[in-house]
Amino acid sequence: MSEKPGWREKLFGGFKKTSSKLTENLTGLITKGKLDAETLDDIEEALIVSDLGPATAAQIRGKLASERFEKGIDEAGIRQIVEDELAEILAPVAQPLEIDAFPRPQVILVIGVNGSGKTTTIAKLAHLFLEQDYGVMLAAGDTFRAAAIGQLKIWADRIGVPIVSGPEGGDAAGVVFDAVKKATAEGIDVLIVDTAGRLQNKRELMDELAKIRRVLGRLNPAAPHNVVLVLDATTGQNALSQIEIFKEVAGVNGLVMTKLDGSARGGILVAAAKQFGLPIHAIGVGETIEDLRPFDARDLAKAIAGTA
Ligand SMILES: Nc1nc2c(ncn2[C@@H]2O[C@H](COP(=O)(O)OP(=O)(O)OP(=O)(O)O)[C@@H](O)[C@H]2O)c(=O)[nH]1
Repeated sequence: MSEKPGWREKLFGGFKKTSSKLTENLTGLITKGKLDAETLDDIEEALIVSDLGPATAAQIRGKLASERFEKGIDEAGIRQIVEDELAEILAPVAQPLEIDAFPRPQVILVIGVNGSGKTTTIAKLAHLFLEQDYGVMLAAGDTFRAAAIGQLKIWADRIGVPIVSGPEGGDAAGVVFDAVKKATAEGIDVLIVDTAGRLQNKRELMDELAKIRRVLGRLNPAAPHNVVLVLDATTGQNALSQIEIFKEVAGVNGLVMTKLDGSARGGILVAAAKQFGLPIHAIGVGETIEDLRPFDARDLAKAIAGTA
């Protein structure tokens, strides 16, 4: 992913609400001149209500206690420790979505509930791969809603990539089968497959995904090479339960978190990293095709801790 001018400003601007929420929650806690147990309790609570999750909050509390207990500390000192701990938690999961050159096509299944930003993220990923000179094709595997097929076609047109689709209510696995065959024949490098995100009917969804996997496996035993779950950061804690469910039903092995621009809930990214340890490939910070950004652990830690 290339570094574009203004990108850092965009990231830090996007996380402003998250970091000011943390500021709001921390402000006024350091009143005693030194760090005692009560203040540590208050800080831990402030971190939890900032969506960082209880495990991260406990880790940061532990660090503060071991380094600063009964010693003087100010808010800047706390923030620095928060930044360092967040960077440590986020570093192992910051893994860009990289694909192998062979065998062609590499298949990426994209999963996520309606409205999570799945379609936009598929377009953004396609754009990213195009920029790296890969041949890209899309498959409209969410056959459940005509709108989903239509939306993906519009994006495919806009960015100039081929798309394979079928009729509304058609067989998703059939669309995927056709797409893989076409992509193979045309020497396409990356096939990005949209899928239905119907969590309301878990059984049906599981069956459909299992069928897609069977079809893919028949054509290419290593496919799908990636199963990426798209999560809307603004849903907060709900994003965590979605990871749990989709890990089980879809074998998700990587995440993209969208709508981090202007959301006060960026902390959820840390909670997800800590709880699941799944690679976080990229983050969405806006509605345009350029607004998918690499996940840089230190930058994000700074953006959340408000230390930039
Ligand atoms: N601000 C912001 N908006 C985003 C981002 N990603 C997607 N969106 C917007 O979120 C809305 C839903 O995005 P879609 O990509 O259509 O989401 P979807 O999950 O495919 O949803 P359905 O089409 O309902 O299945 C759209 O208005 C997008 O422009 C992001 O990173 N930031």
